[in-house]
Amino acid sequence: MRFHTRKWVKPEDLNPNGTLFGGKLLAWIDEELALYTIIQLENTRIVTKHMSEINFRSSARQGDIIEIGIDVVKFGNTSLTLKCEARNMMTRETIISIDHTTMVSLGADEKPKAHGKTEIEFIKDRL
Ligand SMILES: CCCCCCCCCCCCCCCC(=O)SCCNC(=O)CCNC(=O)[C@H](O)C(C)(C)COP(=O)(O)OP(=O)(O)OC[C@H]1O[C@@H](n2cnc3c(N)ncnc32)[C@H](O)[C@@H]1OP(=O)(O)O
Repeated sequence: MRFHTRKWVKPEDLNPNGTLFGGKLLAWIDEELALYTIIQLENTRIVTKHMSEINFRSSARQGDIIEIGIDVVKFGNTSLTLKCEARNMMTRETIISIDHTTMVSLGADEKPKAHGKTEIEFIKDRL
């Protein structure tokens, strides 16, 4: 799994227990998955369709640095299914894992649109 993004846990990201608010982490992950999909499918009209079980395995505290990793599970016709994990960068302890998130590529009519992609592409190979 390639870990693309780092986030720093700040006071505004905490819940009343003083640990990272789960909704904040999910928002970071959703944005990362959407950006990854936008780049892979070369389409800015992307929505999150479905997330599988979300497993909060450990928590994070103020000052921790979180890394978010993404892997492709499957290229569909209009969709891209991704696996992701967030972990503590220093300890490598997994904080959350989501086995399947399905992102859907839309056309101008807001309906699913075939993306024509079948494998991961690297930007350097497109240039
Ligand atoms: C270069 C940089 C530029 C940057 C510049 C812009 C930057 C910007 C960044 C931020 C980016 C924000 C983006 C955030 C992401 C949201 O916050 S999105 C908001 C939350 N999500 C939504 O509102 C989606 C609401 N749902 C819908 O509109 C409709 O359900 C949809 C998505 C259009 C799909 O409609 P549908 O009738 O279910 O369509 P259908 O053809 O049956 O299925 C479409 C695909 O989904 C799959 N699917 C359907 N149901 C399921 C299911 N339950 N489970 C799994 N897969 C399913 C189907 O298998 C199909 O896949 P393929 O076989 O074609 O591959």
